[in-house]
Amino acid sequence: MILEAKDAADWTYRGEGAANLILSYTGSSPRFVGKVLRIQKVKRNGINYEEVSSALSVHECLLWKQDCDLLSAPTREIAEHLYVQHVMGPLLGPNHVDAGIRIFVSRDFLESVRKDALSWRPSWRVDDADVNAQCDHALLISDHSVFPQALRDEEFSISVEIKPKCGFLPCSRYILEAHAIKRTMTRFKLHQSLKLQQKKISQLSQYDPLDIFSGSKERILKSIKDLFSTPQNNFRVFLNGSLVFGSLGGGKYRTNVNNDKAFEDALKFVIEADDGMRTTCFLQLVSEAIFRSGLLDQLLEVQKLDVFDIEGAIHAYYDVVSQSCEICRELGEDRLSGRYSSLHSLLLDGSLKIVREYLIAATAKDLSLMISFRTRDKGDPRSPYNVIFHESTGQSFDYKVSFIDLDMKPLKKMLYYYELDQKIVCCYQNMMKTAKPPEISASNKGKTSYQDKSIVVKDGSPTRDFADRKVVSIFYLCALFL
Ligand SMILES: O=P(O)(O)O[C@@H]1[C@@H](OP(=O)(O)O)[C@H](OP(=O)(O)O)[C@H](O)[C@H](OP(=O)(O)O)[C@H]1OP(=O)(O)O
Ligand SMILES: Nc1ncnc2c1ncn2[C@@H]1O[C@H](COP(=O)(O)OP(=O)(O)OP(=O)(O)O)[C@@H](O)[C@H]1O
Ligand SMILES: [Zn+2]
Repeated sequence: MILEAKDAADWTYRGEGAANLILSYTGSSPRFVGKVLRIQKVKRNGINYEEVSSALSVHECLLWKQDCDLLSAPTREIAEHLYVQHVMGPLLGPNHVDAGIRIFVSRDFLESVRKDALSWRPSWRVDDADVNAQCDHALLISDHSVFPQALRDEEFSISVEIKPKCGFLPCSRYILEAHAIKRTMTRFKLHQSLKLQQKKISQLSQYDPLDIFSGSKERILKSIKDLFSTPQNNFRVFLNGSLVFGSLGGGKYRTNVNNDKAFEDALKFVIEADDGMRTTCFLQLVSEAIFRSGLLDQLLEVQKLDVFDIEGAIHAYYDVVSQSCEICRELGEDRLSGRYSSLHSLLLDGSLKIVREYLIAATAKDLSLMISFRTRDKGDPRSPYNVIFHESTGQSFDYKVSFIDLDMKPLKKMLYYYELDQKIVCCYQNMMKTAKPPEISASNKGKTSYQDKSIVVKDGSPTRDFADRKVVSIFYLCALFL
């Protein structure tokens, strides 16, 4: 079985990330109904960390040797496919992970879908990468935004896609004092400054990953509301597989698809509430499902395999690839007696474990969840899914949760991770240096808060809340001027 040019008309653009383009099936072949096709892209600037069609590197083989199946894979793509099944599946729960199946695609098929997708793709994604027409296969995966078997003829399913990013603050002793901000502010929030400076986003996100991972009902609901206000590439909603909120392909700006009235109208098909109340009810439903499923607790455990932070793991990386440590050299540290000597004196297996777990955690920090809901009627048969009762509307819903985008991160990317980390902290700190704190009026001196009660001051120094706000206002100003 191979998909040919004549099949291309049945596949339409669904979305994309940095590395893959997703097509959904619009034809009638039972083999493909309810499926999406994930096809590889290739960077235009030539920086593709995975050398297409080559096998794992010697050092990657060392890294993944305990997952024997991966080593037997003749190509990198097959190893990556096995990684999803055999490494990420057991960690996140096989019921929530679908590695898909590999199918062959002809070059003409890829050329044809490439052309058709062009008008749908965000232009910055087009500039960044193109469909890899050299690749002879693609992944056929269940479309997680819909349910495989309909309960009724006219069935509506609504699904939400959330990219939660890293949900904990690192506490590795290898984090330099100069980077202490990493211990108090999430990577996501810090990264927002750099993204704004690089014009990758038009405003700062209100979302804080610590809320969604908190395990508290109230904070989870807050995080969903924040994602709804500033969705970026972290929040999308699909009605029967079609986007009704957020942007396809990770757009930079809130697009007109995010018309709140249009969204409220789209929800009519699933949420039985008065006009103006449906969005609120839907956001409650999503946060309730996240709270109940407990899946974010499991995800957090996997993310926390990153114990040493990139500032520690990078030293283990140099030992894995048997190169002298550039970082120790730059920092003027002696490899065997300096600050990082405990890492550099590990046996190879110890270094491999650190890097291996760092990369698994990197996958877990970048994946997305898709939560799909459909309404249940009283007469519907017993559900094979979890059922949730929504109190405000009195409706019952089937819901299912899947993880998507569980790609293996290439070993070579460790250097990039280190550089990006430095850049993020540096950008944030530069912004803070140029920001002027608001003046405290004489009458307020010595008191415990500024006039704005929400900005708390302890021991005369502004707390994190204040720092956040300062950066938010500076960036809003910058964004306005740019
Ligand atoms: O480094 P990050 O946190 O910016 O994550 C990258 C993502 O950026 P974002 O979530 O927008 O911040 C980035 O997403 P976008 O392209 O920004 O949508 C990719 O997911 C990238 O992974 P890969 O290169 O495709 O394997 C991601 O790279 P990894 O760090 O997961 O390797
Ligand atoms: N199995 C699926 N079912 C439904 N929609 C999907 C599925 N897989 C991907 N998508 C949609 O396609 C988009 C891009 O897919 P994916 O995240 O796999 O791309 P990627 O290039 O690997 O992403 P990243 O930028 O994180 O590397 C997703 O954001 C999602 O909207
Ligand atoms: Zn070192």
